[in-house]
Amino acid sequence: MSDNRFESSTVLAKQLADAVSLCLKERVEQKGRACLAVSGGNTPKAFFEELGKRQLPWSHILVTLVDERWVGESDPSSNAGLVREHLLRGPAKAAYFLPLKNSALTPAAGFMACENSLHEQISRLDVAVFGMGSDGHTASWFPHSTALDRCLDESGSAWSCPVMDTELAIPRMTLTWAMLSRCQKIFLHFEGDEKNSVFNAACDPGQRQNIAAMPVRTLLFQSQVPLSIFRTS
Ligand SMILES: O=C1O[C@H](COP(=O)(O)O)[C@@H](O)[C@H](O)[C@H]1O
Repeated sequence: MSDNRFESSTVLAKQLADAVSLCLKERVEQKGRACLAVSGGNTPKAFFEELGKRQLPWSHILVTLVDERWVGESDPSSNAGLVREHLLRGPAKAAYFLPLKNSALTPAAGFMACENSLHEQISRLDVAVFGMGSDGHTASWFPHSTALDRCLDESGSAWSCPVMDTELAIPRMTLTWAMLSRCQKIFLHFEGDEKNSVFNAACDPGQRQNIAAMPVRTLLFQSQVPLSIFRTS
């Protein structure tokens, strides 16, 4: 795991955009196309704006989401809406975007359609950028969620999982570790003192088995996929 710390959000966003651009460019050169999965929330906006400006072979790049709230794209909490507004502009407008939400009423009802579109359009992800919540969640893998076993079952065949815990204000769809563990490269991106403390707690080797308390440990204590942390200092 490489740990990269930057003095400001602006520098962090630029450096992460450089690192992700390099991976995407290499993958397009090697295999003719690349697949990128990105997270939502507040943190990635500046990174999206940086990445979207880069001159990459966008028409050969598929962009999808690590997770999504089950709301329409015009809802302010929609990750698809966020990506369209902040990433898929300028040169990046030429990318192909695959949202996770479909027209079904709930994530459970939309699961098969979501699963089919992922399997039809992606053979393997190349790059995934994760965020982290201050409760130690990443993607929509929440502490003690009833969906956690399915989300983290590495040998499962499902690439997506509905997350409908009653505590959640809005039900969600998330990619699973079965899909994300086959990625070429993963980044974990977060900012601020509070999240630095959460990260330190998550890294405690004595707690490495306690994934249910902080699901972000799935990324930190694995060896299948190279992981780079990008954060403020
Ligand atoms: O719920 C979510 O939160 C995390 C972190 O979001 P932030 O606003 O604290 O940056 C994000 O990674 C995830 O995709 C999103 O659905």
